[in-house]
Amino acid sequence: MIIQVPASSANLGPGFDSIGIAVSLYLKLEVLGPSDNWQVDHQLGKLPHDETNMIVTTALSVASDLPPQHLRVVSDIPVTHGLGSSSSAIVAGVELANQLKELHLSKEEKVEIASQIEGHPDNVAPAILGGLVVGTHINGHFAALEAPLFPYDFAAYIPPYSLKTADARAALPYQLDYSQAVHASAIANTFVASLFTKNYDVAFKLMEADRFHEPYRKELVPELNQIRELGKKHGALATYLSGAGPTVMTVVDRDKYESFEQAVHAGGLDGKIVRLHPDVDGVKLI
Ligand SMILES: Nc1ncnc2c1ncn2[C@@H]1O[C@H](COP(=O)(O)OP(=O)(O)O)[C@@H](O)[C@H]1O
Ligand SMILES: N[C@@H](CCOP(=O)(O)O)C(=O)O
Repeated sequence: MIIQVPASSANLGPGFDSIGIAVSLYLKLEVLGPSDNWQVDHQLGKLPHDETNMIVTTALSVASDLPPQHLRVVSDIPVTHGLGSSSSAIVAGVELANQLKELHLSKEEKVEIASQIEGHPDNVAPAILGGLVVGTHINGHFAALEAPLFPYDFAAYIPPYSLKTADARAALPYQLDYSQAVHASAIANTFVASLFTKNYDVAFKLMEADRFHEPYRKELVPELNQIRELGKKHGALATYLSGAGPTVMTVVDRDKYESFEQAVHAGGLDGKIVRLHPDVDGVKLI
């Protein structure tokens, strides 16, 4: 059995902790069979190979009596780069328990469980449902709604350095001034309305108008402004910080992708740039 989970790009500008899209990088979790102890084979650097691996801890939090398994993980989602690697591990763990214990969890139940673990649904919900998702928690439970998918590609600029989500969250303020909060919320509300009504001229302006997190994180990722400026000169639609960064996402018309990528390369940035498209399936067995 192989479980496949897509990467996810959260926030899309003003949708802090509530909007995310599944994109075409994948974690594949193969179940090789029962084992004396939990064993996780992977080539993902320092991540644990035993029962402390996040995939296993998640699966055991869903079904504590799950017998140990020998697992193999292959993933092209870069870890601590703002493309939802931790959410891909959590979603893989939920699905592992679901399959091995035959829990028959609905998609909504998976979103609830994974969001409770992650704390916000903006990565786990699209990783489960596929596509573009808007969600939050209310009275301790999570709701996630699927928005229409826009017909564009992404140029993901992936810097050579990593940035832990916890560190990028530590850069955020504890409080926002009331009038600033009202304006930030109005931007986010109108952004969501523009996505659901497919008013992309408005959506792409608002995607670059976040007031909740990018202003506080831009010093951590100087490439955000550089690439945003390049995008304006080379016909890109909008640029935002993917999740907590440091990946910078640019939405591009499919026929303008090549020229935008060339412009980023010519800009002398030392990260890599990867063409991504939305994933519509979410977690699935392959
Ligand atoms: N494939 C994986 N298997 C197990 N744990 C993972 C995997 N990918 C990521 N993680 C966990 O998620 C952490 C990174 O999470 P985070 O800082 O939120 O970065 P990201 O933006 O990539 O989600 C890692 O340190 C590790 O604990
Ligand atoms: N809303 C979160 C999203 C974190 O996403 P990740 O891909 O960086 O883990 C945040 O912005 O902190």
